Order: sequence, then C-alpha cells, then structure tokens
Amino acid sequence: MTTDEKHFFREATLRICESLEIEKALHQCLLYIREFIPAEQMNFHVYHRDQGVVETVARATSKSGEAMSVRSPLAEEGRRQVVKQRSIRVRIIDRLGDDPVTGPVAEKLNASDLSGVVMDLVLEKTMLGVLSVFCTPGKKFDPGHIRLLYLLNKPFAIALTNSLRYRELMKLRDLLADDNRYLQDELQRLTGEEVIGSDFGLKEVMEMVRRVAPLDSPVLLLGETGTGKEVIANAIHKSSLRKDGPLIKVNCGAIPETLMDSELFGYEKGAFTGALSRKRGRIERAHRGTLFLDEIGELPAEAQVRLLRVLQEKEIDRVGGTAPVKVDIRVIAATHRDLEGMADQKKFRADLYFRLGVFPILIPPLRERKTDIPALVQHFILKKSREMKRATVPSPAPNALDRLMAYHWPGNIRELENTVERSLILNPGDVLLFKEVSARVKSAFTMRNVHNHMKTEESMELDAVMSGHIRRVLDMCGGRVEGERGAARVLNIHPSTLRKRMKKLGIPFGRKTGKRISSTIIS
Ligand SMILES: Nc1ncnc2c1ncn2[C@@H]1O[C@H](COP(=O)(O)OP(=O)(O)OP(=O)(O)O)[C@@H](O)[C@H]1O
Repeated sequence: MTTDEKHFFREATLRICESLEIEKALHQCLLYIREFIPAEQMNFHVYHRDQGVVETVARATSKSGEAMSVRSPLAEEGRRQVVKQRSIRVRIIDRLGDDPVTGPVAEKLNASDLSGVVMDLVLEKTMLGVLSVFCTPGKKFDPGHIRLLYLLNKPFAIALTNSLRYRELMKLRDLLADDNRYLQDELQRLTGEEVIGSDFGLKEVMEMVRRVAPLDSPVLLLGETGTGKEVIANAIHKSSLRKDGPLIKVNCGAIPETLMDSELFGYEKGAFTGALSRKRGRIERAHRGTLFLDEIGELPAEAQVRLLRVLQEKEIDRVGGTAPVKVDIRVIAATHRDLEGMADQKKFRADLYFRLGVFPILIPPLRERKTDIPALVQHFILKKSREMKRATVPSPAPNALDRLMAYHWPGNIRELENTVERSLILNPGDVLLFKEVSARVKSAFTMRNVHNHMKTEESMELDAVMSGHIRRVLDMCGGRVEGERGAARVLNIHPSTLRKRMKKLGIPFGRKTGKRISSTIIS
C-alpha cells in the first residue's frame, strides 16, 4: 500500500465503522470516497440462495443513507450465474441492466443504464453479502478505482455482518418485548382480575396496598389459604412503578428441593449434566419487576440462606456461575402459615423473616367479610359463564344468597369460586340454588368438619395456639409481664405462672417481644 492508499484506507475505514446503522456508515463513506472515485451510489445486498432473491438492505447516495428491504428475484439464468461466478470477487459491469444478476436489482433501484462494480464481502470463508458501487453517469471506473475499493473489502464485510446481526438483535428484542407484553396481559387476565370487595371487606387492605405499592419495600401477605393473597400481590405490582416490568411467581411449596436452586437462581451452560444452555432463574427473570414468593413458609433452609443474600446484596449467583449477576427486584412474599411462630421455633430463618416482614398485610378470611359475598358471587357467575360460553348469565335464587352468607367458608374465596362453578355445571337453567351449601352449613358443626376447617397442623397444637396468644398479649403490653398493665393481669394468671409458660414455650422476656412483627394490620 502506498502512503496515499494507507491514508485513504484509514479515513474510509473510520467512516465505515462510525455507526452500527449501516446506511449511515455507507453514506459517510460515500461522501469521502467520492473525492477519489466517481461513485454515484453505494449499496449492500444479501443473496438468499434458497429463494433465488437478492435483497438490497441499505443504499447511500450523496444526499442520504437509507435502510431498506428491496427484494429482487433472479431468473433461472441469474441464479446459475451467481453459482458460476462464485470465485470472482470483484466484477465490473458496463451496463447494470444487461447483466442477469445485477439487471433485476438495478431496475428496482432505477440504475439500469449505469455502470458499476460489484464486490463480494467474505469473512472467514463465509459469503456475507455484496457491495455494489454505481458509477457517476458519463464517467467510468478505471483499475485504480477498483484497487482502492478492494482495499475496503474487509472493513465493509465486518461492517455488514455487525450491522445485520445488530438488526437481527433489535428485531428479536422487539419481538421479545411484544411477547412479554402479551404474556403479562394474559397473566393479568388469568390471575389479576379486579379486586372484588376493595371498597368493603378489603377496604383496609387496599388502603395499605395503595400506601406500599409505590415503594420498593418488601411486603408480606398473610392470610388463610384461598383468601386472595395472589390477587393482592398482583394489585400491588400493578399499582407500583414496576408495573411495566414482569411479575414472576414462585410457589416455594411446589418446587422440588433438588430443583430449587436452579429454578430460583438459574444456571450456566455445563453447570451439571443436562445444562445444555444458560438458563435464567426466576429471580433474574423478575429483574426490574416484582418477585412473588408464594408459600414462603415452605422454602427449604438452604434456599432461605441464599434468598437472604439476594435481598441483602441485590445480586444472585447462577449455579455453576463465576460472577454474581445484579438484580433489581421488589419482593412480595405470602404465606398461610404462622411465620413468626416458625421463626421462633427455628423452622424459618428469623433474619429472613424480619427482612420479608417489613410491611405485613393480613388478608381477612371470607367469614369476617361476608358483606363481600354477593359481589363475589356475581363476579364469579359472570366470569365462569363466560369461560363456559353460556348463552345467558344465570342469577342466584332469592334465598340462595342467605344460604351462602350463613356458611363460614373455610376454603375462603377459592371455595366460593368452586361452589359457583359447580353450581353452574349442575344447573343449566337461569337460576342457581346453591342447595348443597345448606348441607355444608349443617355438617360444619360435626367434629369432622371442625377438624377439616383447621388450616394447619400447627394451629391445632395447643402449645402453638397458646404461644401465639401470649405473644400477642405481650406485644400489647410492650413486653411487660407483671403489674397493673402487665400481660399476666390481662391473661388473668399469676405472673410466675406466665413466666414459667413463657420459658417452656421459648418466648423471650423483656421488650424483645415488642420488636416482633405483629400479624395484625398496622397503619
Ligand atoms: N378479592 C377478590 N376478587 C376477585 N377474585 C378473588 C379475590 N380474592 C380471591 N379471588 C379469587 O379466588 C381464588 C383464590 O385466590 P388466590 O389464589 O389469590 O388465594 P391465595 O390466598 O393466594 O391462596 P393460596 O394460599 O392457596 O395460594 C382465585 O381464583 C382468585 O382469582
């Protein structure tokens, strides 16, 4: 290369590398090389061999650069010629319109009468595409021009491949974003329907949701099974600043212990047999969104340690990974268990409990907000009728609502929803009687049902119930045992008896109890 050629190569390459948008780079380069070569227009083309089509992906004139996708199908002769001329890397064409390969392309670009140069762009023996340079009308390319253009072969090839990959990435990103929006909407449709009772039985709960939603603080949802903890988690996410991000749910009780780490934290390719490619865990998927940890009380001890680290450090370690990955998540946890009691009995890490329980919300059972039943019944009748594609939407019979209100709904809203669904299946008519609920009301008084209605084994244990009650009273009394305003007076037992019980049940003395997270709604 002569000194002039080196200078030309350097300056032209700088312009080619100036932008990932190939049309801009092409335009800048054309403006420069026009000082040396009579170039009217430059274009990039990609040949789709399976379809016999030349696609022009970018063009630049002295005025501007333009990204495009102009497809020019080749006739049989043109397709044969592409194969034949494979080893010729630069071709000079006196009249573009006359050549079976350039002819159809030049026609689409209004350049049939021009002469031009066509140069294959090859990297590591892979044919990437073609650069065509159209000559200024009335001028001709000479061997010196061709030599200069050929100097730029590699920079053009690298620019083309980078740009095409970049475009593909952008396309995939848009597709993913679109899929994500669609899936989030679907999820919202399936799970996060409107919160019925938000102005009545759940008024206080919704007030707390409104207060905590815009913050990034963790939220702990407490309540019996089927009370709507997931519905509330969804409402928090949807009213938060993260609403356009993902809401990722993890049912901690449903993932086998052996899979817990890889499900939560993901893994690197080759981390274990069968890890064929990198997989992001659910925590990482919740990046810039909300992670909903349902049944948090069931999280195995080892996973608790790792989750605590995530909450403290805001980063995760993929299984088999070498470097931690930063995550920006908001955590909502939910449980029907007495997490506080579990932490005391060392069945759940106390530090994790305190971390998650910054803002507890207790969702009351349906029996404590029976005023919501008519609206819920109406909501489920409408929802289920739609799902079942019923032509008409039935209504409850006159006395049916009384029957529903008399029952105490141990399975909460889920049980009510199932009852409505069953009733719709059994009654093809326009009136729903809910007769089976009367039978349930009666049998609810039998011992068997009393047993069934207890939510967990812990709550049936006398010690656990006693421990919970003593703790609540101590909370109310600021940890004081004795005296006028002490817990022993409230419990109507002797202070030494209370102390003995506290010792036996492992309840700490003093104000320590006051720090505990109350399981009632705080405002
Ligand atoms: N306030 C509400 N408005 C409308 N539907 C509700 C409401 N609360 C609960 N549901 C419905 O009741 C069913 C149970 O609710 P959800 O799954 O949120 O309860 P949960 O407390 O998370 O239960 P679990 O403890 O078993 O996970 C769902 O189908 C949900 O859509």
